[in-house]
Amino acid sequence: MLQVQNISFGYTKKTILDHISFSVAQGEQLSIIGESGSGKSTLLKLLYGTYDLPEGDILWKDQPILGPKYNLVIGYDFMKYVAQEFDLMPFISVKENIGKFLSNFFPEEKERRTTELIELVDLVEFTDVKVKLLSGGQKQRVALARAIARQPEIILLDEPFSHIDNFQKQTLRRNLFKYLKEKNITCVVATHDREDVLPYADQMIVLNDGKIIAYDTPENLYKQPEKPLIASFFDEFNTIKASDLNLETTNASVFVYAHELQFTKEAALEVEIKHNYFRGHLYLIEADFNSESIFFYNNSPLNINQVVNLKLTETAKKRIELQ
Ligand SMILES: Nc1ncnc2c1ncn2[C@@H]1O[C@H](COP(=O)(O)OP(=O)(O)OP(=O)(O)O)[C@@H](O)[C@H]1O
Repeated sequence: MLQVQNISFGYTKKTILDHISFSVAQGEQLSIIGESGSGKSTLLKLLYGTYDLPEGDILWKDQPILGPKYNLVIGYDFMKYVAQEFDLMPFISVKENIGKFLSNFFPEEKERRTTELIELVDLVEFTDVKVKLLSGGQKQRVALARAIARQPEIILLDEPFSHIDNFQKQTLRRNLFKYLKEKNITCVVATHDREDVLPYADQMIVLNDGKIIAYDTPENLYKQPEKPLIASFFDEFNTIKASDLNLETTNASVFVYAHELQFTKEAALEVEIKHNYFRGHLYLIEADFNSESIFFYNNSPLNINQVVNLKLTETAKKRIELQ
């Protein structure tokens, strides 16, 4: 288990991380989300032992993770870290980069393992290409494959698919996360992408102003986002007064995802259509409600300035009244 106990850190006098604690069990995946600059990468670097900790402890199975003051070489054999800048060897091939840290004593095993990893990240046609000739997304794939080559006990991933196009991202993400689960590799992922989190993370933490403002399963946080920052990570959302929705809740206002509003003929939220945004399978509609924007989805565009009534779906009502 990874245990992070009350750690604080700043590059200068300014605190970047302020008394952070969490734990990740063996084989579990934890996602770290938060606005740009909230300290996600810094936290991953601390987990890796890149810096000395002025306060708090990080332990992997009772072994303290220590910084450069205590370690000549940063990092540990049981842990791999894929940073936003991947540190590859440009003048050797994809295959050589991935196999670099695999033992030469077992050439057949090395060959089998390298081939398996190249297939996992879908780079078969680039096997013998020098890394300097690859695109950013292809380099990111090599970095991911290299990180899991020697099967670490724990892997730290910083925006692991940021350079990979949508077309290939879904498959790679599924393959990689499935692989980590099968091999019981603990994984900590810093990300801006909800698709990395919702289907795969066992737990997630939300960083804001150096502190953890939420720590729970993605499902619980999705259903009960207590802050706009959390709701906005998951989807387009609205903040609406509970009284405007006739809701039985003690909260003065509630977060309603755009897909949770539907048309009604009854007197309800009366809104005036302002914009239609094509979103593929649906249109996101921006309307005006009491001089504020409100967002909902519809399967066709609506006439500008048309007035319609909206209400909550029954599922949304239940979700919100449980809060
Ligand atoms: N080496 C450094 N020296 C000084 N300040 C730094 C250093 N690295 C990061 N910072 C500062 O620390 C804060 C947190 O940065 P960090 O990169 O951890 O954020 P992040 O949440 O990962 O951001 P992003 O989502 O944009 O990658 C920022 O204010 C950043 O400017």
